[in-house]
Amino acid sequence: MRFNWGKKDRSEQHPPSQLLMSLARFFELSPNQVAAWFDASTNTLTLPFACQSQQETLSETLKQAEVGPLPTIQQQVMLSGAPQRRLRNIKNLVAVASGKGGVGKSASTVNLALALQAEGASVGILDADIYGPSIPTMLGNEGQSPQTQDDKTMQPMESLGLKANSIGYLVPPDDATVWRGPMASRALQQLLDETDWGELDYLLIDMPPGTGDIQLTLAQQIPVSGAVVVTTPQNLALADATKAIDMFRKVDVDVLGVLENMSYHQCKNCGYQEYLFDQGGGQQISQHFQVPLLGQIPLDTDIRTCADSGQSLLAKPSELTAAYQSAARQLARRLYLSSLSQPQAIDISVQSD
Ligand SMILES: Nc1ncnc2c1ncn2[C@@H]1O[C@H](COP(=O)(O)OP(=O)(O)OP(=O)(O)O)[C@@H](O)[C@H]1O
Repeated sequence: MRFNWGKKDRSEQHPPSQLLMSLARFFELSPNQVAAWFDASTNTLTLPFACQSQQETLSETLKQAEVGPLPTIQQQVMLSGAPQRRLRNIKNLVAVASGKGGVGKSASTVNLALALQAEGASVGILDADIYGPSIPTMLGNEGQSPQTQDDKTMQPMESLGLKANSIGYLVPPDDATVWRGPMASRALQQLLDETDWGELDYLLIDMPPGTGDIQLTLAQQIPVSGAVVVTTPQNLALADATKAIDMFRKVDVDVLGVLENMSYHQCKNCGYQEYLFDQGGGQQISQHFQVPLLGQIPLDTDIRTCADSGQSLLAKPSELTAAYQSAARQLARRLYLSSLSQPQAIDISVQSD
């Protein structure tokens, strides 16, 4: 089974309209947007973005809709970006950014990466937060260094099922903090290009906080397919998140969504929800810029303890796990939609070899 990224011979496929309608309704897309997922000759449905946890429900929905013989459902994440872009073995590069520091951008990057993985994708993290690399701590492999097999490329570090590279694995923390803009950008470029990432469905890039020159240069240099902006709900943070969205728009990077972090704290004893950093900011910004609100993540001890001790928050089911997985699925779907509107994505079709 392989994807064909060119124009499709429609005579090869005539998916039953009932199937297409149900599929489109399920993913809140149009029948045209899902038509190419179905291969009538093998009765196979290939989902082009990470959403594995939905397959059972989808199957049940199709059954109830009496679409005929149930198709085999599989997942193959689609490649996005310009047709000639470098790093084509990485299907999607996504920047995770914040207008200001300390909003939980790195913790969100790791948990979104783990959530995409839980949705059946192969995922890596590039820690571009050169002045405060926290990914090694969050993946529990601080103090280790990547190996090389050919003296040219680095093998990425592997932890919790994720591939990763970070300046934090390569130089002592104090060395990187004195780097100036161009040197930092060069180091990151090297980190991206000279890591042997292998095949990845998604590479999440933990950007340095802020919206200065280095962030702007990075957003332009790295062939990102889109960006996620992490914010806390209060006004002060929103002003910075606004700057981050403006920055990405200026360099034509699609903002795939806003993730509101530390939205509230829920008392473990009585269930009372307290909105420590105000309420509704994420919603406000998502409405203002017409970008999806991917989720509202509470302030929760489990998030901090997992992030600070290199354990996976997603290892066991919980409300938090569900919130991150829902955010990850929305992100993956948005990325797919965004790549459909790019020039190379004329059509996709599925053909059996
Ligand atoms: N929702 C949350 N609940 C509890 N703790 C959190 C949450 N989000 C992040 N944290 C914790 O807050 C601290 C700061 O988070 P993190 O390092 O992800 O922020 P950041 O925005 O990446 O910071 P910087 O801009 O300095 O890189 C970490 O100890 C992290 O574990």
